[in-house]
Amino acid sequence: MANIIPIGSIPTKEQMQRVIRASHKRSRQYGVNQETRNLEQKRLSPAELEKKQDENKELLGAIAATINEFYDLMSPEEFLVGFADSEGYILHLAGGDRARETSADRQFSLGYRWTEKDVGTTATSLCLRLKVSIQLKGRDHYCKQAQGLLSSAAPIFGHQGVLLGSLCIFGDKSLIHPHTLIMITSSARSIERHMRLMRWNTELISNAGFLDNVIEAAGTGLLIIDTDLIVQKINYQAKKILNVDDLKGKSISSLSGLQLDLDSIFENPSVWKNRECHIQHNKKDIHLVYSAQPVLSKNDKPLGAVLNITKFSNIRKLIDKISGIKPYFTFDSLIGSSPAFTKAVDLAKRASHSEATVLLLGETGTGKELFAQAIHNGAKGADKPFVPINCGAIPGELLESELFGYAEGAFTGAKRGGRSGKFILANDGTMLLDEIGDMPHDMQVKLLRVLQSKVVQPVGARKPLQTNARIIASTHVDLAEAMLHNRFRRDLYYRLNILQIKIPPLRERGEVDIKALAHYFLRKNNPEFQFTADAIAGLVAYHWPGNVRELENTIQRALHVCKDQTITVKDLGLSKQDLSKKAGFQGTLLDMEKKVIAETLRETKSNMAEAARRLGISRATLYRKVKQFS
Ligand SMILES: Nc1ncnc2c1ncn2[C@@H]1O[C@H](COP(=O)(O)OP(=O)(O)OP(=O)(O)O)[C@@H](O)[C@H]1O
Repeated sequence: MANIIPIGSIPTKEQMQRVIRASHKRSRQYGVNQETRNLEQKRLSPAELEKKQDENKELLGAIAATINEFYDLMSPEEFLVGFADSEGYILHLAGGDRARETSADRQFSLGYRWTEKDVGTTATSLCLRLKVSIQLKGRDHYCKQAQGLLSSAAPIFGHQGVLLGSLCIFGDKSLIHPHTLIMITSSARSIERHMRLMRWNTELISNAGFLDNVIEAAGTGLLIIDTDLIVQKINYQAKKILNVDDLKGKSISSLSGLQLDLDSIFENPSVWKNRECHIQHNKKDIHLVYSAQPVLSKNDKPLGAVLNITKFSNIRKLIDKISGIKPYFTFDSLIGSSPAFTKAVDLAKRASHSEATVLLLGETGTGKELFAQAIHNGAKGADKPFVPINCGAIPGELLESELFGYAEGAFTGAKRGGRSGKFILANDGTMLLDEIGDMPHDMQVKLLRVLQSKVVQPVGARKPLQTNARIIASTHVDLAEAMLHNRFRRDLYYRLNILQIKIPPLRERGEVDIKALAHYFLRKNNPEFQFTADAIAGLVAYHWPGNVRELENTIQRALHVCKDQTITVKDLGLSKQDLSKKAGFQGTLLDMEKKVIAETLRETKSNMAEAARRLGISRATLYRKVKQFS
């Protein structure tokens, strides 16, 4: 029957009569004594009461504030206002002393439970049961103690309509106004509104905090600007990149060099992705890559834009990481101890301590790029970019834009926003001009200008850019001869030839280096395998026109064809012609093997274990060979 009264409403007179009758009936069934009420009435211990009050702190605060407003309207002496939670426990009580005395008698005190089972029909117990506003007068109350009262109670609902409890007011029936029910119901609604606002406020604060945290955690520089280009938010990364304390409240146009067109950002956002720019700030040039993304309201009204900025050098590092150009060779990883090789390494070490231009000369595959990497890694800008470019492999017409970059619209097919050239990518680091001997003549002139002025002119750009990349040039070409035939400019040669390092070909580095490199490549490719003595002899005897690269390839190939994890001279597949070219060597391969074993034993003072290790063969094989040759 009670279900027909809508939750939260004030029942009509007829409805009230029905619900009161039903409640009296239930009170009798529960065994509530009309004279004494239920002597077993539940009550919270002081600790339990404190805990519940603490859990409902915000609600009780809102109730207390609302009750204070009552005091201005009514005589506080005469009535008592209380709040019972959804389980019926009284958690808050306020009112005059006289009313308090009366209530103490009636056990309307903090911690007591006021459900029908405890106290029979009361405004509080009925309100909690039916979730509607209730007003009872005199004999509407089930127990005699309450029959001199007028009591009113209204339910309070929380988030998603959950019942939080009941706000009730009572006093002597002759003193309390019958319209109190309306007042207490509207107070309950105002408490609900207050709670709702507090909830929204908390959500708002936590959302704002969350948004701030997201912006800070973005891992890149972020700026949020409004439609007037005023910076509304800027994260720590962005401040660091732009070298500013704060920009909030300032116009983004205060960053000279960053040109934003909001209309264009809204119309064509894809054009505003990954653009490059140079910002001049505090007399510094900050090279950036940025993207601008429009921010629109739900109904597509422009609100502003989010700018994502990254230091250009970080992009560079990422490219290195992805493209694998990370220079990993150091002086320690250069294998070889022959005098010719050691001399080149010593010179290179000296070069790494200076900023002078280096010219690396050597046949193909001798390790010129390795030397360049080792020089870079030994220099103070080792953490800066290492940018190699093969001047012989890029067509002449592309080489200029590769080296110097180009501006937007410089030519058909030019990327939007232009592109940085290698000289700018290598800023603060090292630029390796590989195969410089094969560089087209007109480019040699342009390169010479850059080396002299330290300034590059991107194709189609109005402004030149400074570059301070350290230059290492390398070539297998005989530059003296190239100059003689006017294939290489003499002035450029002198500019490059500040520190010249000649890397010796493998055949001039002697058997110590060949053996060391051979074992190094074997270990690197498959440490389980070994060479036979004749294989070592073959490697030492070979002419090596392709130098170290050829040696490495030969060993890799042999690993695929050999059997029983042992590489023989046959597996190496060395050409007979190049074998016989080896200077100073005459006789058969067997003779050569004999010679290598004898030399190794001499070097190791007949230490068989050491000699076997150096030769890359087992001790048993070495003993067998020594026996065979003696
Ligand atoms: N001293 C060394 N220690 C270890 N590996 C080496 C050494 N020298 C050369 N190599 C190996 O030889 C190969 C050729 O080296 P690199 O590319 O530096 O030669 P290059 O002289 O620049 O050749 P090119 O003139 O053809 O460009 C590389 O694969 C490298 O691993």
